[in-house]
Amino acid sequence: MTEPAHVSVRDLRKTYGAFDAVSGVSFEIQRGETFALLGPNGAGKSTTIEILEGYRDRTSGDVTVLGVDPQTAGRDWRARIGMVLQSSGESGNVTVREQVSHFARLYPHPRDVEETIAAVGLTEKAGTRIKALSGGQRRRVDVALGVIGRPELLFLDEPTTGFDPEARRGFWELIRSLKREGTTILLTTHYLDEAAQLSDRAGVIAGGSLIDIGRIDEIGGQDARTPMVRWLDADGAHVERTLEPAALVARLHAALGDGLRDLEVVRPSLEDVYLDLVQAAAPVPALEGEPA
Ligand SMILES: Nc1ncnc2c1ncn2[C@@H]1O[C@H](COP(=O)(O)OP(=O)(O)OP(=O)(O)O)[C@@H](O)[C@H]1O
Repeated sequence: MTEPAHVSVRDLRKTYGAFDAVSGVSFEIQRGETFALLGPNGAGKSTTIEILEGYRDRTSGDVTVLGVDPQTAGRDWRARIGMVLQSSGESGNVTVREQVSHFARLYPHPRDVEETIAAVGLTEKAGTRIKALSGGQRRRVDVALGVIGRPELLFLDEPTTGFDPEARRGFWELIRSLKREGTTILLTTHYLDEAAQLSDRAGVIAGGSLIDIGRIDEIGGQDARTPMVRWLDADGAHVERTLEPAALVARLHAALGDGLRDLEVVRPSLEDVYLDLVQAAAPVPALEGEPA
């Protein structure tokens, strides 16, 4: 028998008055998988995550998280889940260590407090009051609080907003170690490199609808991922998409010799593919005065 999905979302809808914030989204996340929910501002990502976390009621559709409907789930269920909400920005008079220790006591099998503080790079600030931390440091406290309970399933809503590049790399390491332990992770992020680094699969949501879903290296389909060869010659600039860029480069060398300039082979990144998808779903109108 196949194991039931850790997260199952079927035809999820959420309306605010006449406005469809989420309009018929379906996806599953298997145990141990890291799934990224990607999409532009206002696409419906946080609404979806908050419904899965049990913080928001849905208008219709079926949702189970760790086999339970979040709308009716109790404390035991909550203890199996970790969350880094989009806008918590922990503040307060207590120190980092006090706050992390306090949260640790709420869970049956918490992680080690000092190790967790170290994993988010806050050892030197462990004795500092949270209100005296910078924005990015407070965000790291959010991450520590999200993982301290050793969750089976971790929701990360734009977890690295405000992180400096070094902290982001540290966070990636932390997530990789959680993955190795078998944690299931649902991540939203506007950093496409982060999604590509950490996720097994992704769903792209725009205007409340899922416009693509698949393995991170398959999102957008093969055409969108076909490498581009760009070069300059006496006739000007050229670009050609090909699945065999090395063969094209060899032909160009043979045909043009020294006349071949500024040759580059570009493999579309997840960000390139994502931007094409989102643009195709809702084209951005040209600014006034711009050519159409
Ligand atoms: N309480 C609410 N009442 C009315 N509309 C809401 C409410 N909460 C969210 N919305 C609308 O629902 C849509 C989806 O919002 P949501 O926060 O889920 O987007 P998001 O994809 O998380 O965006 P971002 O990347 O900016 O965080 C937005 O248009 C938002 O304005």
